[in-house]
Amino acid sequence: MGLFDKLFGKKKKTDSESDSKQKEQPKVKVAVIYYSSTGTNYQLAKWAEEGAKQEGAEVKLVKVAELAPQTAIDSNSAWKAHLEETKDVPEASVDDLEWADAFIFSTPTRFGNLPSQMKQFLDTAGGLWGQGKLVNKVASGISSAGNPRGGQEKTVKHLYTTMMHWGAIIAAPGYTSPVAFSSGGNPYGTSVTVGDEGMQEDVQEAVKDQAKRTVTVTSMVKEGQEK
Ligand SMILES: Cc1cc2nc3c(=O)[nH]c(=O)nc-3n(C[C@H](O)[C@H](O)[C@H](O)COP(=O)(O)O)c2cc1C
Repeated sequence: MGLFDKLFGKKKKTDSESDSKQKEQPKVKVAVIYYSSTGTNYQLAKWAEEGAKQEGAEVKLVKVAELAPQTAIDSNSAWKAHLEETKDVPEASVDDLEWADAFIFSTPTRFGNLPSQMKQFLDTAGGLWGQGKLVNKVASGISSAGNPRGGQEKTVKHLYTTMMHWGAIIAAPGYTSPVAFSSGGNPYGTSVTVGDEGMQEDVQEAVKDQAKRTVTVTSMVKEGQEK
């Protein structure tokens, strides 16, 4: 028996169990919303998209608008190349927030905090917030940073502060899956350290697992609201 089973005495759902549960109700709609300068969070967001789809969700992958001056972008060839590579990814709008039942955010750390690009996007939600349209949406966060303890968890918690103001329901991974004990897994939201060689750990499974849990929690919330 593994550590997870000893602690919690329960098993993860099999794929067929997940599939049959999902078929009983309308698809959960997930907006995977990311910001990325050099590609890490784009990759994390794509894994989240994959995980949510595997759990039966309808998914939109969108990036928040770049706000940095062109001179800053031009001074970093990786940044410039990444923006060119992802120019066809649709930009996130408040309509995506209204459409989705759940949000999965993926964002780098900037001085232990959210990048201004992500914060600016969140700040466009004031109108929806005022109409109560963000209440009971489900939210989950993923992050990256350049150093192993460079503020990844803090960044996720900054994101969750905004979610609390929205009245959103935070689907943090907790220790709800054995994946939480593996690379990138943590109770707040999957995180990774990224260096010159790219990601320092393989966090793909942790991201997918978090995305699946987000869909599962959202199904429960939707089911509860229909009663
Ligand atoms: C202005 C700025 C601030 C940053 N602050 C931090 C930080 O506080 N801690 C850290 O470990 N890395 C920091 N980094 C590194 C980024 O978090 C890292 O490049 C990012 O996670 C890569 O994600 P991306 O490839 O999706 O852009 C900073 C980078 C920049 C440009």
